Amino acid sequence: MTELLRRFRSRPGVTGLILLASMLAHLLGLISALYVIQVLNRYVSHGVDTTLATLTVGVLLAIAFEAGFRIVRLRLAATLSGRADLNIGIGAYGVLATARSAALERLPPGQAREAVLGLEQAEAAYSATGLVGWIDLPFVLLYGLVVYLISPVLALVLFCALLLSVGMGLAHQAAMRQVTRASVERRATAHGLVASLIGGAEAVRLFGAAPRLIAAWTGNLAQLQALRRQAAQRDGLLQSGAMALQAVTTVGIIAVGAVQAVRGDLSVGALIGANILATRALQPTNRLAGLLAALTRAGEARRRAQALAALPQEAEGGGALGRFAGRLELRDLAYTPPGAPAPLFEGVSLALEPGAVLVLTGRNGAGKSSMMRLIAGLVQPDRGQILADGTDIRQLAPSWWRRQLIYLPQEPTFVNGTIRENLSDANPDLPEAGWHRCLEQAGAAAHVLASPKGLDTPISGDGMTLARGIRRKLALARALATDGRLVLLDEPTEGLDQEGVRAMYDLLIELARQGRTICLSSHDPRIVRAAGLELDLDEKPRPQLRRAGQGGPAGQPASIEAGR
Ligand SMILES: Nc1ncnc2c1ncn2[C@@H]1O[C@H](COP(=O)(O)OP(=O)(O)OP(=O)(O)O)[C@@H](O)[C@H]1O
Repeated sequence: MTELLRRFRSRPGVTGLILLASMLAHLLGLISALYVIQVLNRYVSHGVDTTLATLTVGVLLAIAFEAGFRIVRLRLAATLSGRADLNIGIGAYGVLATARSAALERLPPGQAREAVLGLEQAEAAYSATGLVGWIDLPFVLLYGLVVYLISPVLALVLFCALLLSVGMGLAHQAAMRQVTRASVERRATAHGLVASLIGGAEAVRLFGAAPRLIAAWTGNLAQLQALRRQAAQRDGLLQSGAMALQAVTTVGIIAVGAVQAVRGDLSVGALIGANILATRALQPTNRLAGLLAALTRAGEARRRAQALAALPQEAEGGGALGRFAGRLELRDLAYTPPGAPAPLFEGVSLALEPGAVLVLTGRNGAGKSSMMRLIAGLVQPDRGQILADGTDIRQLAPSWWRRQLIYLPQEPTFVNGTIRENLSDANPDLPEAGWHRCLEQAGAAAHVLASPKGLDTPISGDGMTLARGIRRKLALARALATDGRLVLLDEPTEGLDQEGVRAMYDLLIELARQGRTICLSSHDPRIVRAAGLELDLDEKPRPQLRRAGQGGPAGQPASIEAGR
């Protein structure tokens, strides 16, 4: 309701014109009832043809103008709905794009999708017909007033019918609120189940998850259908009730009016006219239930969209350093993954001067990838600071900070689109020759050249359909496009063939030679030996920075400022 009023208030001029057009349409709507009264009272009793012709032409003109005003107000109302709904839809999608990725991961499957797509319900509630439906409601009083002028007793009958009609609408809304909420919940579950079937297609087939998922789908669908049946039954009940009320009102008006007519207090024409007016007066109130139901659905959709908007967002502003030299410092860093009973690591402190090479080691699950994600600002530490050239990265704009990184995640994914689109997302300013250089350095050029469409080759399934080695090489090319001073490579040689591993060693040597700060996670003994510094995340109570073995492909001198 608040949103409804907000829309009307958002453009007072347009709202005023809609009200004016509605008033004129309803005033003209009275004319057909007055026509019946005049024809029955004057023409039927006196039989003057010119009177009938004049009245008929007059009423036809009134009907034409009424239709015209109704069309005009619908067009005006459409301007109140369109732009606002577009903004809400864009806003919800934008929230998904800027929410912290860790917060998105915690959402139950299907919830985010339902929150964004469910906003269509809001569009339906605030459509042009919905808006004019609300505007029509007060004009019920106009019809009531005219019936009152014809006969106060008939107006009382109409008043009772209107009260019943509004009561039925409110009762329907109260009954439907729970059904609507439960239906949205079921739809979100359905979205999640579809995503599991598509995202984990191979696991479903290989490990026989299909029966479990189908059983879950069947249960969910059965509940959804039961809710739809419940909603349809209630709608049917309401419609039958509205029709019955309309019929009973007619009977009431005619019966009471007939008594008055026999007593000589009311003409037959006035009786029929009052009945027509009563029928028209009930139309807006009979639509009230539909309007309220649409508002309930829209309210539920907006509630979900607002919950989405309440997700923690990546910082919008934030600064940028004039030039990032590549100095990285971790101060007393602690991190606990969502749902984990204890921190992965605590009290990690170290400083890497530009050009240092650090390797993170530790068993599976020790937190190496998590450390990379912390440095990239994708997840937030429980405690401590990450400083880039002495500035806390929380004070830096995330987009700027990520442009300083050459980051290869352990399981890189792509956005569905072409290779070119994915590469240019990382650095839109890089010319085509730059792309080819990055592809060459990452060892992915041969793959792109072998594809008939080259850089325009589409990537689907988030890139997970690409061979793992190819996917990692393409992801490395994308990472290199930033030309960042801090290199974060999560298991750089994993999934690569021998030639790829050699190329990776060469690239590491080259990146180190260029004086970039390098932070790797690796189980590859050659890389561990070659790195200047090592942080073993298995070390308790707190991992300490120490010198790693010298020599090999990526060995570089580095300062040690560990264990603070
Ligand atoms: N987003 C997340 N939600 C819940 N748990 C997470 C999340 N990210 C990481 N974890 C948990 O944190 C722990 C460390 O994971 P991480 O991937 O950082 O380890 P790792 O040292 O890189 O392992 P590996 O050597 O296997 O690559 C794991 O138990 C993992 O399940």
